[in-house]
Amino acid sequence: MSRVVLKVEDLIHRYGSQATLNQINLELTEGMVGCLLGASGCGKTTLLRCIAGFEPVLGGCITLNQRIVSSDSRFIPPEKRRIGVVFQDYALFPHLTVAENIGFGIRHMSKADQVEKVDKLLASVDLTAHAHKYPSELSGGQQQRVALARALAPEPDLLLLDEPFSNLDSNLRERMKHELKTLLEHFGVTALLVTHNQDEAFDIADEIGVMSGGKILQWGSSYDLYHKPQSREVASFLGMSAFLPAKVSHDGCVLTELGEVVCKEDLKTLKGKNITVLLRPDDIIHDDQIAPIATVEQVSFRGMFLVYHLRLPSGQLIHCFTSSHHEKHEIGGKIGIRLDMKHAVILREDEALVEQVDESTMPKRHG
Ligand SMILES: Nc1ncnc2c1ncn2[C@@H]1O[C@H](COP(=O)(O)OP(=O)(O)OP(=O)(O)O)[C@@H](O)[C@H]1O
Repeated sequence: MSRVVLKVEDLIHRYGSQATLNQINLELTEGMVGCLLGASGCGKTTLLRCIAGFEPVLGGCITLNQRIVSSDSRFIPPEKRRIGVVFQDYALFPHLTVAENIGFGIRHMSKADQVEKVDKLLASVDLTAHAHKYPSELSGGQQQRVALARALAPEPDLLLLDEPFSNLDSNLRERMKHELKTLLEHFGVTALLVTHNQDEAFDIADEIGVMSGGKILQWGSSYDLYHKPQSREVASFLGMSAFLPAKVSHDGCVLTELGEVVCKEDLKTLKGKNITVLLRPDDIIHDDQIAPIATVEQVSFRGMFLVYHLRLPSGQLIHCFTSSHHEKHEIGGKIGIRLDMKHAVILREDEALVEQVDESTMPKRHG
């Protein structure tokens, strides 16, 4: 079993009377890249700062490599936690060269060891040719790589990265996402990063914690968060979603305003109950052979595909992907759609996730 590097248990933090973090629990195993994902103000940076030791906590426990660094009776200062931090603005020392910035945290080592280590790191982040430049002479992406190399130089047990791409333009951001992932893998470092951008989290992290209002709503892989969200809040935060009211019929089928679809055995326990079907745009298939039922409210061109924003007769808004080569339907017109329940998610009346519908189920009848 993988070794646990970071364990956060029941962590509580307040700014004055405001509860910033409420009973936070998370765990990172060796080499894992975790991500805190959430809207602005949900507490991501505060949690990172508590782990780093920059923020006093009100309750709970933080353990790093089996050593308690923060609890009711213990507080290990940041410089003794063996944590590297890459700050949002990189916080490079402007008066030091690239090489001096990278070597800053290893000044206790012998001169020869320092030089060897800095040279290795410069090569790893592809900055050897820029070793004697100052931060102001570098691009945003290069500055980020200096900050990363500087944080990694003392070989920390854990690396924290706060919004690592927020200072980069969108083209560079795309490239740096992949570069950062490769570098984190190369160093095999356990890392926790913070972002409000879903694509960044999906691209880089092994596991993600979706945060809201100072809580982690759900922790899991990107696949599970997207396809098995445990609440509406998580589902809505991660990409386009529609919540279609439905009912389980007496023979265990799902009745929706788009028709009746066959589902797994297990749903029979919910006979006669109201449920909600969570539909992603790829669960709704546009089909010109079906009687037009959904009114086109908006069409978004996304290169390879179109997104139709559709209004059902009940007033429900849903979203549907179609190839951008398909004939474009006009706003205000009606189009035919059917449900593909292979991956749709069902929520019970109390909002709990029921299960994923079995892949073998097929639509039985369309409305
Ligand atoms: N120094 C502070 N004093 C008082 N309140 C603060 C302080 N820093 C943050 N807060 C508040 O604590 C809450 C959490 O802030 P935090 O910076 O952790 O959120 P975040 O999720 O990282 O947001 P962002 O993505 O905008 O950086 C917010 O309501 C914020 O206004």
